[in-house]
Amino acid sequence: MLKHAQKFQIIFLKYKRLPLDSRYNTFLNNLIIRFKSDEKKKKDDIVFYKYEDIPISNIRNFSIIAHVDHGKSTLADRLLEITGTLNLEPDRKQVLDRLQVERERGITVKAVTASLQYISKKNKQIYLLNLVDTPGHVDFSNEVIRSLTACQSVILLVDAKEGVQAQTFANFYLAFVNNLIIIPVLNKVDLKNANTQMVGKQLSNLFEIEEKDILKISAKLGTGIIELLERIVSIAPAPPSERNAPLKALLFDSWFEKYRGVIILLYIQDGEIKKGDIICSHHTGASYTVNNVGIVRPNEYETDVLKGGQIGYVTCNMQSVKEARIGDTFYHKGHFVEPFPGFKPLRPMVFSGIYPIESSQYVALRSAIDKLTLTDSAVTLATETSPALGHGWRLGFLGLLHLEVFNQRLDQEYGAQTIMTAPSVTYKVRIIGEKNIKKYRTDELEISNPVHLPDVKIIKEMLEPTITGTIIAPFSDPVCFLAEYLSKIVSLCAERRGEEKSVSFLDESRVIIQYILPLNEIVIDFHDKLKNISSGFASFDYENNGYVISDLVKIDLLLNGEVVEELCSIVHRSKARKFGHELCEKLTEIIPRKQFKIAIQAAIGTKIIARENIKPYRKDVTQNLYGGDATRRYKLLHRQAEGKRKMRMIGKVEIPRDAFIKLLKT
Ligand SMILES: Nc1nc2c(ncn2[C@@H]2O[C@H](COP(=O)(O)OP(=O)(O)OP(=O)(O)O)[C@@H](O)[C@H]2O)c(=O)[nH]1
Repeated sequence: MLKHAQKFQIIFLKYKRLPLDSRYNTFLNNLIIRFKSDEKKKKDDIVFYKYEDIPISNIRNFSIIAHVDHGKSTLADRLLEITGTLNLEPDRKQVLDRLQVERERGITVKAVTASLQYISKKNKQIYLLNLVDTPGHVDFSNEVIRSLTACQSVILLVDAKEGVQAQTFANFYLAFVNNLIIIPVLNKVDLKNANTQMVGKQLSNLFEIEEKDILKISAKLGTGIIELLERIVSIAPAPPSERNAPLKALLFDSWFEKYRGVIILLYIQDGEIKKGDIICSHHTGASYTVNNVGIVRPNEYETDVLKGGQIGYVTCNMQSVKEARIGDTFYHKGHFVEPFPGFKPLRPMVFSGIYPIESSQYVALRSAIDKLTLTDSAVTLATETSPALGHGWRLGFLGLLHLEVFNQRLDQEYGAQTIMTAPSVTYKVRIIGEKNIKKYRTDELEISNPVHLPDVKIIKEMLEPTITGTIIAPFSDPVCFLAEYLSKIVSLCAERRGEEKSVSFLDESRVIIQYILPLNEIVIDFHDKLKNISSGFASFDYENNGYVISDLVKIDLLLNGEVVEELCSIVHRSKARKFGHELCEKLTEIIPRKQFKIAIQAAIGTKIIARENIKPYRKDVTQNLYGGDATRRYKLLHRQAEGKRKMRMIGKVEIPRDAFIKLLKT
């Protein structure tokens, strides 16, 4: 008995860092592990109850949604820690943010799920809480959408100091239209300047949430977490599942592991799935044999079966993550079920060419890109060749951050150094003429590389993607704000061809501005400029607003009359001249001088809209003449001019590789 008592004391001391109530819960859980469970134990990963024994009525599938940095990952870690799911190593922060870039940048790119067991303090029943950690950045809102489909409730997490931000807004409406139960929570209440009253008011004004329903927690210190768990258990609904019905499962995430292949994450709506089952994809019709099933906590834990209401992983003979379509419905072979509605395939929004810095690195870069695209199914890939940069690829991304993260992962995880061309978006081009429509097999082309734009003569009209941008800007001095700050934001949006939708006050220190903007105007530096204007305080979020007809033109860049394909762009006609001049000017600084004159021209079709010259080197051919006849002098100069003219005709201007890199970086 004494031995046991000592053991408990040690366990209890281990959780000393946690507040008393959570220490109690973790302690209680550990007691159950030791005396009730007949499950096998893993080294640092302990199971209390058999997952499949927990009834549907005691399952809660929920997600945490919030603006970037409001503390989702910290809260998720705390939930894991307090429920005793995973004993965190002291120096390992944020278990759920797995990628190195995520840890460095403090953002979540890939959502990770974890199943927790919690014994309610009120009714002493065991609950299975399936937590889906979601990313906060706009680029990854697809991950939010897909994870919400598997949930019945969400924790709307808001920083008690920063208050409601653009992403909070977007996320709230996502949860709202999906009919999910919303549990409002203010985080970071431990901060000195946390203003729980004001932020509480914001929530009630904006989302009609009653202030008394708002929980106040500190994810960092672990305070209020037990109350939050109790709230989830008491108000979040159990999944509407039928375990006796045929299998109906939703695929909402997938990843690739070197030795195990593709691992898919399923929400089992009805029925059950186990090793040896043959399952079929609704989307492709392909069938697969299940090798393993299990729970993610967040490390994988193999179980015998996944039952209705649960979320878990499945490995099968799937070859590539491209086969694992997010939103696909799976069923048992021969037992067809109606698929889950309303899922759209991921669509890349931003494209960029990627090339190796040295052409000798091509093979290594190809293998790195292949491996990375295996783990990131949202990236689209096509090969591309450029006369200046050699062989490379054109990649499609969900947004600019996605592009940056991909590039950073190439560098960090595979040591691959790359050149990236300026990002562009996908335009739609409507063409005329039956012959042309037959040739292209469609009357509406999708163009993501300006080089592929068809002849202007056959273009009926062009369309560009637009977004609805929401900016939330805080201010302390209303007079200064209205005079300077607001006008700067408005003129930034106007300069980017924005169309004002609304400007209104959220409260006495915050304004919400909504604009419809063309996507290509925000892909390059809109976010940075906005942060500059607002000293980093304004937040920005966007959602797609569809394609609109636009007066777009293709600008060709010519060097001594020859088009440089890498530098062609599609821009709005109103900006074409300025764009052309700036590009030509930039090139004069970058292209080295030659023996002959170099003409840099920007053109729309055959019309030149901007021109710069690079002067040639001058050699004094008359230096050896001492006086004498003037005609000799003229003859020499004439011969030199003739030689240069010929050189210009036959001499090709090449943009050196490093000059290209310089240009792309400016
Ligand atoms: N003081 C205090 N800081 C907190 C609290 N919760 C989180 N933080 C800090 O806030 C920062 C952001 O926390 P994260 O958990 O990474 O935020 P996130 O919402 O997951 O961010 P994304 O992954 O980018 O969406 C980190 O520096 C945390 O340490 C809290 O309760 N109190």
